[in-house]
Amino acid sequence: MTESAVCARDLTLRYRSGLGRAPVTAIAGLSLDIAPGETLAVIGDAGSGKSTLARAIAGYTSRSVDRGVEIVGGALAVLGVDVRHLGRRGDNALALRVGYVPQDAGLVLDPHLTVAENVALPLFLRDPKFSRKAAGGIAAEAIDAMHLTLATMPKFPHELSRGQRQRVAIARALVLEPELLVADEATAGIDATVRGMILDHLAEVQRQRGFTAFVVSSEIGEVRRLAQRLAVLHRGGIVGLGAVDAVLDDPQHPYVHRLAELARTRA
Ligand SMILES: Nc1ncnc2c1ncn2[C@@H]1O[C@H](COP(=O)(O)OP(=O)(O)OP(=O)(O)O)[C@@H](O)[C@H]1O
Repeated sequence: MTESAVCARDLTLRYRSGLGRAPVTAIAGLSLDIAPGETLAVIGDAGSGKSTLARAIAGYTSRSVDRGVEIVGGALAVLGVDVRHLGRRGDNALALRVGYVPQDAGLVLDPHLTVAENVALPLFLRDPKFSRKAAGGIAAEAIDAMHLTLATMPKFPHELSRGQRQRVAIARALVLEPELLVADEATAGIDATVRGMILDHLAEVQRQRGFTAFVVSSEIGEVRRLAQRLAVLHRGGIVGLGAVDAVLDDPQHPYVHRLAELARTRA
């Protein structure tokens, strides 16, 4: 049997308590698998734990870049790496194999680097001796593929609109040809006229390279365009999982039922 690209078993994720704050359990006892090359979409209401799960799958747990989320129960393996026991070196090894586009691109873009430098940075993290000229060419191509003009390259992230920053983050996430793409509402804030083109590009690159993808989305149309399977999250647990239409055609939970109705009215 082929090993899953992502394997969560009875996974519980919690934000640590801070001063005067109680710990928050964001994901409780969740199990799922994503097969190599498969795209799984995740949909769910606000606060259901989508971003937390995305963050953990991208390796951003409290032992790595600290967003405060901790694995407190169960197991999570990503590309065969046990995320619970990631050490500093392991973090880097996984980071080079996983492209992560968070809901807020500011989390991955360095404000002190230009757009071109941000997009090229992973190339130098993997190989500090990487040719500057080749990196410039690769960054220019990646930026062009996101339908951004080359005049964007010398700008800094704060000089761009939110949607433009998201597109830079997508370009950056794809530049190392990742084995897994974790995209958390990656197209949020992107102009509707460009959004479709970005989705087409993502679907095309996925077809060509065959990477695995975990895509958080609030748009059922986007889900259908990108994913084979759908997981519906509600209050930190899965309330629907399977082929997109199978989940929506046979809702097993009131939240999935509401989602299916919404999808019908928008169809
Ligand atoms: N940094 C944090 N510290 C403490 N609690 C947090 C933190 N981030 C999220 N949470 C809590 O964890 C739960 C899940 O949040 P999460 O952001 O994963 O939900 P989501 O489904 O992505 O929501 P949205 O659709 O609004 O982005 C919520 O109860 C939220 O308040």
